[in-house]
Amino acid sequence: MSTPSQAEIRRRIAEAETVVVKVGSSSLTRPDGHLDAGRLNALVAALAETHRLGARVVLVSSGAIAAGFGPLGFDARPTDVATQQAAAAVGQGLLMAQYEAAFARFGVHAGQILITAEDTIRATQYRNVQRTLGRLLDLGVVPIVNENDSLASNEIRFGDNDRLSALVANLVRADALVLLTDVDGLYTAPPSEPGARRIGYVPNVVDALGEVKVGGTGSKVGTGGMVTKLEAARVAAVSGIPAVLTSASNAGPALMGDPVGTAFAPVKHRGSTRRLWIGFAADPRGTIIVDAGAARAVRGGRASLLAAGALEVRGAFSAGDPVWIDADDGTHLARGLAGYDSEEVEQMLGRNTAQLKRILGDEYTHPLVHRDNLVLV
Ligand SMILES: Nc1ncnc2c1ncn2[C@@H]1O[C@H](COP(=O)(O)OP(=O)(O)O)[C@@H](O)[C@H]1O
Ligand SMILES: N[C@@H](CCC(=O)OP(=O)(O)O)C(=O)O
Repeated sequence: MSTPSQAEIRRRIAEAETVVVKVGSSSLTRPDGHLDAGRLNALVAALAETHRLGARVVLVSSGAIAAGFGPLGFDARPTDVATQQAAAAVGQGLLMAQYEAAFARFGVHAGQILITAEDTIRATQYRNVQRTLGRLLDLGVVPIVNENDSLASNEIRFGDNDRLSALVANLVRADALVLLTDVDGLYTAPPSEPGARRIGYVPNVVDALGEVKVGGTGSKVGTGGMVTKLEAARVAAVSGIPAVLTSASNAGPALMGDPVGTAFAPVKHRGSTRRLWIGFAADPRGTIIVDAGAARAVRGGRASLLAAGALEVRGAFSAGDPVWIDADDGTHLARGLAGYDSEEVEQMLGRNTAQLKRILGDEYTHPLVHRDNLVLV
């Protein structure tokens, strides 16, 4: 794929028929844990204008925890998971109430979608989210997506909405991703460092990852900092989706294709959305180590992983969880969704289909990882 110019990328963003916009906690709330109505309303005005011009708009909004701790009487973002989950339960309602009121001024409905990684990794749930988002967009609604913080279990959660937004962009087959934060773009180093310069255009985010010095969050309410935003830009880029990263106050110009913030070019054409989800949505819970024959078959890209080629299982996982498929020298070959629980895989290792049928029964004759649920790394 030849490298497009920055002007071309900005034009694609301006002309996007479907756009996913992600906004961070620090752009919606004050440090004291209350919503900043002025900034929220300004963001909604920019989104409503894009909607008026005919685009399908999905908003991925953080801020549930940040908007919930102030009203609950805490003076800082709680650090323990249970209190964060409680704060999110309060804050998410407050956040949606503000969004609904703000969008109503433009005659637009907002619809809440709360996602957990656990739900959406399974094929049926994934399609369910995809269908609901599609229908909302068909109805002219602006879906407002967040992680279901109050219910998400700590081991398997997105944790930051940057990565979630890139996956949602993929899910709705967006034409552009806009990441809004509290800094006006990607800098060569954390902006507090002397000499840090804003980068206007990143033609290849994979190359840029090695050249930029990134730090964690600069605010008391944000989570991932620039690391997770670059990861989101990378996921978008490998999904064929151009992205722009800028401050929330630049939302309008960014959506219009003005040269604000940092634009990222896609590095690939669009691929299968569900496979990408398997590849990025959740961290693997365990590993299946395979022999050389199975490694060759998996690398070939069209084979399922059969028990006969599996040597060892590590970690504890359930059927449907993401797992690594590793060669016996430890190199990662693929990620996939396990067809069986780890204890079951243990019993199945090295056995061919006839043996599995005879020893364990018919229900153990399926692949450990089906090829539709497997993505090479
Ligand atoms: N190279 C960099 N360029 C720009 N910002 C950076 C960089 N490294 C670290 N940062 C920090 O990342 C912060 C944005 O991340 P975060 O606070 O998680 O925002 P949000 O709440 O919007 O997700 C910025 O305020 C900035 O301090
Ligand atoms: N889902 C969490 C936000 C997690 C998150 O990514 O926050 P941020 O770094 O501000 O985008 C919430 O709504 O509080």
